[in-house]
Amino acid sequence: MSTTPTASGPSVRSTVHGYPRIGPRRELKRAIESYWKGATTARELDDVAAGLRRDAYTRLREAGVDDIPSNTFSYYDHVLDTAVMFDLVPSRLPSPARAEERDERLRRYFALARGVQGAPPLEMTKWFDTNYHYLVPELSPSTRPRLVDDKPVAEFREALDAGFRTRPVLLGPLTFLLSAKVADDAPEGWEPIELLDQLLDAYVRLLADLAAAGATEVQLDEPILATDEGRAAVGYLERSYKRLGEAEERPSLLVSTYFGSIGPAALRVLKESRVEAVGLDLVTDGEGFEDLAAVSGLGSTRLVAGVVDGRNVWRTDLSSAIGRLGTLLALTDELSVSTSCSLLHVPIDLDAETSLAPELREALAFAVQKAGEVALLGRILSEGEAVDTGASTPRNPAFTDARVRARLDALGPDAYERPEDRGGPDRVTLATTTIGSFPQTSELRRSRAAHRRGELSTEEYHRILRAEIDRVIALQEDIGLDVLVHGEPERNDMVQYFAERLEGYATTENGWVQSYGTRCVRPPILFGDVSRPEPMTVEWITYAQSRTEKPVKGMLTGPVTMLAWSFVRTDQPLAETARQVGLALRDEVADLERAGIRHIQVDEAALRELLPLREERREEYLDWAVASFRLATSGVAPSTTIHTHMCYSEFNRIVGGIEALDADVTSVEAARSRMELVEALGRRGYKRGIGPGVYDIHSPRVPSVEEIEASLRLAVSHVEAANLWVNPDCGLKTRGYAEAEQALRNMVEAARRVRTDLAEA
Ligand SMILES: CN1c2c(nc(N)[nH]c2=O)NC[C@@H]1CNc1ccc(C(=O)N[C@@H](CCC(=O)N[C@@H](CCC(=O)N[C@@H](CCC(=O)O)C(=O)O)C(=O)O)C(=O)O)cc1
Ligand SMILES: N[C@@H](CCS)C(=O)O
Ligand SMILES: [Zn+2]
Repeated sequence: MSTTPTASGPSVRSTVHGYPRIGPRRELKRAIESYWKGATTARELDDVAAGLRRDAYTRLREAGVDDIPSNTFSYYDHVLDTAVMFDLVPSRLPSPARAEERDERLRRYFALARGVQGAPPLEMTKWFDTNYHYLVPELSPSTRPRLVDDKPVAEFREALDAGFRTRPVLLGPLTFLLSAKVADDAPEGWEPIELLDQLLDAYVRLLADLAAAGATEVQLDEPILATDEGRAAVGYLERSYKRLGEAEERPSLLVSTYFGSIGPAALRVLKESRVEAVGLDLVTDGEGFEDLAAVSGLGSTRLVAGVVDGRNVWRTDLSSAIGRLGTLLALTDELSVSTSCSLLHVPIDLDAETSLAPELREALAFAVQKAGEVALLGRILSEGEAVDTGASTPRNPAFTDARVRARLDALGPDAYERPEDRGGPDRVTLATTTIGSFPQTSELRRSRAAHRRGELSTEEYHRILRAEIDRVIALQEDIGLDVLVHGEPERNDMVQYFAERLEGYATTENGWVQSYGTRCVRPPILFGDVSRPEPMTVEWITYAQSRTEKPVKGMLTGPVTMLAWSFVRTDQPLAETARQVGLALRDEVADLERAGIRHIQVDEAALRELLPLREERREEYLDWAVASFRLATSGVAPSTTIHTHMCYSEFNRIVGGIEALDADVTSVEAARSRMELVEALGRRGYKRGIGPGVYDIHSPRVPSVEEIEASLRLAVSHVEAANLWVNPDCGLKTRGYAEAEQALRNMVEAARRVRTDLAEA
């Protein structure tokens, strides 16, 4: 079908909300890590960063995008940048803005993200329901917002000098304050939102500086409006944009919302405020159109319509997008075509992939291609450019597998149930274990890369992996841990490794996406029905078990996490796809059990992350999340111990979901949240095992025996010691051996002390 809108169409512009920072070959990661090692100077790092920014603007212009954003670059995280810019840093670490020298400023900036001896970094947590992590500002009445840094202005000027009049992007005041935490020195009941008026003063100053530098439009990101919390803060929203709208010297304002619809109340406030443009996510939950209809359109406020999915990798169905944009033209006088959110969450360029199957490749678009899509849509609508939308409509590759579907259809309710009373092996009080991965050394990563390039034979690579397993087993025996792991040396990533071995999944060579700081992942693409052609982990786990008399825990990644950290097909409900992954994992669990493995851990690290942002959708989510986990794990004998693991705190919202998983042992992050979940489970009379993480693996700091002992004593005050497991709060893959070993020795000693005291009591 060919669509040719009228040649004298309305003026429709194109834009994107943001662009990846890491560079097409992770240049930023390499430059920062080299700077951290002292191998390069601050000047050299700044030069790499400036080059990456310029390349990003150039790519967007070449793609045909009309309005190009700036200040979407960051050395670590944009929330941290915002806190630094407004001087909102905790007193335990010096403010970067107050340093004279560039090198010292950078050193202080990275210290906030990574900590220094004696001063822990800011806490890190998930950015809404994505796999990106931000650094959580710590606010109190003693933190006073003031504009002390000019990053957005400097980057605007830098772009202008290179020939790009960009639209600086700022994190909005509401999202910033509602994403912060209350610092320890704040009085009881105080909330960060109390800083709103002072913060708005600082924003007003920043807007004036940007206007003076020549910025004609500024974007303020308010994704918090897609959450219940943000929707409830509509009074603060009104106050914020009244104040910013009334600022005397300011560019035009675009308030951008994403990760879901914002509801008619917030939309009405924005429409009635003086902001010139509003960005809406018209992809994620489909309710954006209803919101627009409920407020009778935006009138003279420009609508920045997020119709190109900014966080998945499927090509946009242009024909349908044109239809939807046509409807929108009736609801607003001015329209821009955009992505649903920043392109931070997708890989940069599909052209960097050389081995994707052609029929899959045809259905994909990464950041560069998505920029091309918004530009094309803008031209079609405003200039009447003709396009063969038939050729650009993604064809569903239709990778269906009748066998998978038949197997799922044949399952009865007993496939999801384990007996209530299952005994299990003799339990050790305060049994010690780890979460799975041991340090991924650079030798290991180099060997894997050499093997991938064909420079190291499979035989030799496997010999290296077995040697690593020998080392990890011997170390754990020496430390005295009770349930051992093989250390996951064969895995590039806990999701990608499995995706490489499952039918229905494709993986990329260069499809890197930032996860936190310099750490990146290559989310695989789940495009078709999923099945497991052959065992994926049995060889490694049974090898490890053959090297010790102690039990070795088999290690798998659960269905929800496999989905959360992949780009997933959209032609069927997530629930159905999760069941397929659950069934494939069930086969692996059965093979591990058959091979004599008595402890099997199915990680659901992302169970909390995929929790819908709005309460009304959570029950349905937890139903399918729990069902897919239970499908994976319920086929085992009563005596086999099923473990699961979840990282990151704030589990109180899903405590019911944790119970429903019905795992024998659940390990969770708890070190930073002072055992709150353990307390909650204790109150509910939770009967299964719980392993609250007793120290934070995200920091290189080695916890003392006394510190861990104190956490354990707190935990035993809430739940029965026989149900308590002792473990770190996540895998050790990002740590070095020296610190990992010492921390585990301290952990085992702390458990021994508490166990002895309990036995004597
Ligand atoms: C638990 N976490 C995870 C999340 N998401 C995932 N998909 N996986 C996770 O584990 N989300 C929440 C958290 C986030 N945490 C992390 C932690 C650590 C990383 C990380 O370390 N990423 C690595 C890349 C990992 C990887 O894919 N490694 C590959 C390729 C390694 C590589 O770069 N090789 C080089 C050559 C090697 C050399 O010469 O040294 C190359 O190919 O050029 C592998 O090991 O084979 C990172 O470096 O960023 C991410 C998220
Ligand atoms: N088993 C994985 C879980 C990380 S969330 C690991 O230990 O790295
Ligand atoms: Zn974890």
